[in-house]
Amino acid sequence: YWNAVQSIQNLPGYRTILSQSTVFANFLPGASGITPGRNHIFINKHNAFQYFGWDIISAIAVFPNSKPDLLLADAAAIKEVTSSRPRFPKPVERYTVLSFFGRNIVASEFEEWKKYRKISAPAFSDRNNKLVWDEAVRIMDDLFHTVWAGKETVTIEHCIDITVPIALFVIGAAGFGQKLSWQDDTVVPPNHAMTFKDALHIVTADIFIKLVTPSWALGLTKRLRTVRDAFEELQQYMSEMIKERQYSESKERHDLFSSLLEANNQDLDEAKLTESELIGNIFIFLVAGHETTAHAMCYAFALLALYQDEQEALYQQIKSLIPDGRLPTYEEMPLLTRSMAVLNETLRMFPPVTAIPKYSAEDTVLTAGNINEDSTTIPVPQGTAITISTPGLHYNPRYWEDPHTFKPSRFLKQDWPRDAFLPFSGGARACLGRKFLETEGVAILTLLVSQYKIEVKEEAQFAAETFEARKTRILDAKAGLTLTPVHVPLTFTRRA
Ligand code: HEM
Repeated sequence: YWNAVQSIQNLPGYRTILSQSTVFANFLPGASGITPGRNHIFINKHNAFQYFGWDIISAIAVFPNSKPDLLLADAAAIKEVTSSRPRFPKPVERYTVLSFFGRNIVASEFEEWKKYRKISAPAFSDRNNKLVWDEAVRIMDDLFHTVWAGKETVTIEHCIDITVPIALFVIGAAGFGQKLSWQDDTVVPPNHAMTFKDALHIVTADIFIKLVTPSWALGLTKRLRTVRDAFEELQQYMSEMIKERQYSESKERHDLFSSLLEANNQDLDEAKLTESELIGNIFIFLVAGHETTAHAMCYAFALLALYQDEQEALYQQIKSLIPDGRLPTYEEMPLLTRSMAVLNETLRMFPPVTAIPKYSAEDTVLTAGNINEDSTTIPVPQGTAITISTPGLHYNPRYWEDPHTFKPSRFLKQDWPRDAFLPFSGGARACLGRKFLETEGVAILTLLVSQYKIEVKEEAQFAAETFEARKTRILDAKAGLTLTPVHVPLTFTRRA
């Protein structure tokens, strides 16, 4: 322990008995000297950095080992880490559980990762983005005209009850090339026990169960068997899609799956992906992109419900650009600057991925600053764990004025601090789905706000609550696979 403390020259930070890297610690609330506590990175945001005096702080524990972990909220240090991939690689051993469908881009590093990135990147093309837009618009319009048809007001008990299916339908169409709809489709194809939609839904909703349950235990209860069956079904569907697409080359498809297969077929060098790798990668797009998107959109709706003036400003821009109420086109997306600003401000305040792990592959140094504009150079021994704290960076007052306030207009300025905004990570390993999400998010927000006014559901027991109390209640977040909204009851009222 003392060696660990000395190895980083006693850089201030958490000194605890239990490391946050243990599963157990993630169930405990923070207790000084015991453990930083579950979700501490989001709960503390920049406060811990302020308290310990630097925008890089350390966490050293006694159990299970004393390896130092450096937490980063310094934009320059983070840029150095994300742009020097060989010096600061990803600790992929933490992601092996995500490889059950096959090796993939998220759970790999070095040459293997390069191979997957090369084949995957072209799938996230402009043509795919256009498909994302068209499908997101279709799904929202369909929601208004079928599920919400004839209703002036719709109340949803928890906002993710609509953002989860919306995100699922978009990835179903633009990711897998399978159009899904709000209607129940009950036709199960031959050789299958459930529809593609149900398999996709169960797999995304219950992935956590699959990750923590050993395979022998998956037969023990009905619920576990359903989860096991859904994973098997999805794998079989994906396998069939590969075969089907091999024989339908003439069709112009721009979903991610088709493009991945096409890139793989065209890649002339020997490093083609096997079927298992293809399925592993397309599945990881689903894991990386589904919950992150559903939760981000839920926070966006919640923030607009709380900040009515911001919602009105957004509505006015949409109305001025698309006055006749027709559906906006993909080509109009760059004009919808307020929708984009609301999305960015949501991702700044509620980054779905709160911790991005790296480690130091060599003995090196990092420089940390602080609010007084002092700086200190920290030794970083080989093997040191590094955690980029997106909330630490996004709430750092060195980069963001009034960081706790929802102010989308900060993203309307030309010179907003790009290096201090990292919801999608950065450098060579940055999120491949960023444009996918931006396109989908702008389409969803624009459609919804153009036709409905979003408000917090009025409830008698909260009639006397202050704005601050309401904000705390509605924006409450817990740790999950990604940052998770706890309970967001909303009302949607049709605009005249
Ligand atoms: C709000 C939405 C999203 C957020 C906040 C987000 C965030 C991130 C972050 C932080 C990483 C880096 C993870 C790490 O280094 O451990 C990442 C990687 C990735 N994301 Fe996203 N993502 C989002 C949506 C999507 C979508 C919609 C897709 C695909 C459809 C996607 C596909 C990927 C892929 C393939 C990677 C791995 C890139 C690599 O390792 O080379 N993401 N994302």
